[in-house]
Amino acid sequence: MSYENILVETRGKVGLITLNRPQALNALNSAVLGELLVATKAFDADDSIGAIVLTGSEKAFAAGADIKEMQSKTYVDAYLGDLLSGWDDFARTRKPIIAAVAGYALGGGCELAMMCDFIIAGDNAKFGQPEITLGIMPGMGGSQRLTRFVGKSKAMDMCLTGRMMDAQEAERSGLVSRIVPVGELVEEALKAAAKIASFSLPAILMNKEAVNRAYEMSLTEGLRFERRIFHSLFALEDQKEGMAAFAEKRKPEFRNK
Ligand SMILES: CC(C)=CC(=O)SCCNC(=O)CCNC(=O)[C@H](O)C(C)(C)COP(=O)(O)OP(=O)(O)OC[C@H]1O[C@@H](n2cnc3c(N)ncnc32)[C@H](O)[C@@H]1OP(=O)(O)O
Repeated sequence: MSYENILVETRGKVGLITLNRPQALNALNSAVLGELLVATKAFDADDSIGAIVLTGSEKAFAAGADIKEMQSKTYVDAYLGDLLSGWDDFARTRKPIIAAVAGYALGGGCELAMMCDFIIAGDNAKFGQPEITLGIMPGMGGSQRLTRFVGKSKAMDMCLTGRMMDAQEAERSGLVSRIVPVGELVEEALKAAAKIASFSLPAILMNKEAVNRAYEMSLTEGLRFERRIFHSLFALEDQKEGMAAFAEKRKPEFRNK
């Protein structure tokens, strides 16, 4: 597969995807979505990959869904084509994805970052849901995910006024896990992804699944789900290896079994 709107590389056990539509500040059109789905599915299917980093440019992670592509659509086009629903497939990627966000992450760009498992922000990052300024509203999950990340008051503020949050406010609010100097962003995200990828792949995926269930289930159901998949980890050779390595004071050698 040759890509026109993204760059796809591997760094050891980490897949690196860079949004690459600089002329439109990485605006997310259907071609970008199609390529992202091919790349993430390929990394999901590749046993040698344990985690993925998604990034953009220093100026823009992504300035939103492509306004020029959406501009002339009618209600019938949007409804029958189920506009933007393809992004749900991206959010179903099984391996952990870290969003390394520098510059603008607006509208669909902010929503794409929130579909990832966590966000590391460059110190120049700016997050926003400015759809209101275009006479629309978030459509890739912003009203739901942003509210879960930062709470109702800030989510309302951002969706209703369209104002941007800088990296410091985003970290204080729980939207991003950490801030790093923008020049070190991709290396820091790759380091975090390499750390994740050094662990047992089944344990990585089960951790991801369990944390995501916290958004969808009651506490009682979530605790039961966690306990059951926790029990299942004792069927793995990697659990035996991880605990034996601790007891023997050596590094574990996980075999993803
Ligand atoms: C998911 C859903 C439901 C909706 C959305 O996401 S709607 C989009 C939400 N995003 C926005 O409203 C942001 C739009 N962009 C801007 O406000 C500005 O571009 C900026 C503040 C991010 C940066 O301003 P700057 O002056 O530095 O750069 P521009 O000259 O404005 O942009 C450069 C180049 O990129 C094109 N561009 C930027 N954003 C988009 C976009 N979302 N869709 C399509 N194209 C975009 C911009 O038109 C310009 O290209 P041209 O010079 O060829 O016009």
